[in-house]
Amino acid sequence: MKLELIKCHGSGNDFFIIDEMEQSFGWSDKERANLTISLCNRTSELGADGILFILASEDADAKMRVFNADGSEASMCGNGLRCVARYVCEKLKIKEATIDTMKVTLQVSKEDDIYKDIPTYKVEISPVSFDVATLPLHIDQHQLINEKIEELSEDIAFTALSVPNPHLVAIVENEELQSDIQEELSLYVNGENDYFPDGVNVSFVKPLPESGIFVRTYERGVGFTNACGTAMSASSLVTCMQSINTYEQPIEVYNNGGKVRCVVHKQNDTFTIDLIGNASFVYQCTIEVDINHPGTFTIDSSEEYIEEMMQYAKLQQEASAFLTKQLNA
Ligand SMILES: N[C@@H](CCC[C@H](N)C(=O)O)C(=O)O
Repeated sequence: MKLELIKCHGSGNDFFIIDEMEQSFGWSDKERANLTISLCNRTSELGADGILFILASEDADAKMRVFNADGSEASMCGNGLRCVARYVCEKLKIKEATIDTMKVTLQVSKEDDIYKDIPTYKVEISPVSFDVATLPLHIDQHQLINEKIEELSEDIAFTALSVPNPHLVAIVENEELQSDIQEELSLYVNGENDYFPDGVNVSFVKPLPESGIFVRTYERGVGFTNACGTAMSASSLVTCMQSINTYEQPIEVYNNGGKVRCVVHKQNDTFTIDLIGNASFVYQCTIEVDINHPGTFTIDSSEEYIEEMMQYAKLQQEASAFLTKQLNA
């Protein structure tokens, strides 16, 4: 079959969009998983962190399903949702939309450009829960908030939360960022282990001056990515809880693929986060693939979004220069 793909990214966290809004391909979950594993393979001609399947919805403007590069399905994806927001808003010629995700329907909207000529979208990250059962995390307590689990690390304190996909967040110093501890720990909690039966996204967060933070995430089902939107949102919330940042105020979140902005809202004991950042298109292409044997495919045609990429490169350069200076200060 012929399949049209759009390669897109949010902070360098890259995906393929497959539009099934008008034409349903009738794929099984196994077929979606195998297609994702094949197209996301970085040693193939394509390669990405995941696939965003956009489907029709009866209650919302569209529905997003997210598959990680290893074929597992995720309940949410913040960077991906911004890309879906752009695609749906441009397709329906609207400025705000509602998008169904696995667990909840979320609000998205077009925002002022975060950087000159960079298409920017705001997406709602919610619901937030600290109940360890929602990750799930198997420990003998209901919450883990800035606490140590000796078996994971004797020195680093973690906060576990779902937004609603699962996250383990630690505020660290340069020394820990530069060590192998995040990778070792992430491999452990995403393999056979007693704590996280479904795995977890693991973020190390370094506070920066002027309401800034740097977040590096090892993503469940992918590995280290340039950025993870839900992780940056979860991390922003954790920094507010620890009085490093302030509720209702913009937080500049630097990552290895650029930067986004988060605003954490707190109403009584309920939290929601606005994730604001780029939704960039890289290229569109048509491939020929057999859904029963997606391991091999051919690319029929492709067209790049050159101007958009050049503009994003400027944002990335500035963010990276700032980050290098701050992390070496
Ligand atoms: N990159 C995403 C999160 C994708 C899903 C995650 N790997 C999971 O399995 O929960 C983001 O931007 O939030």
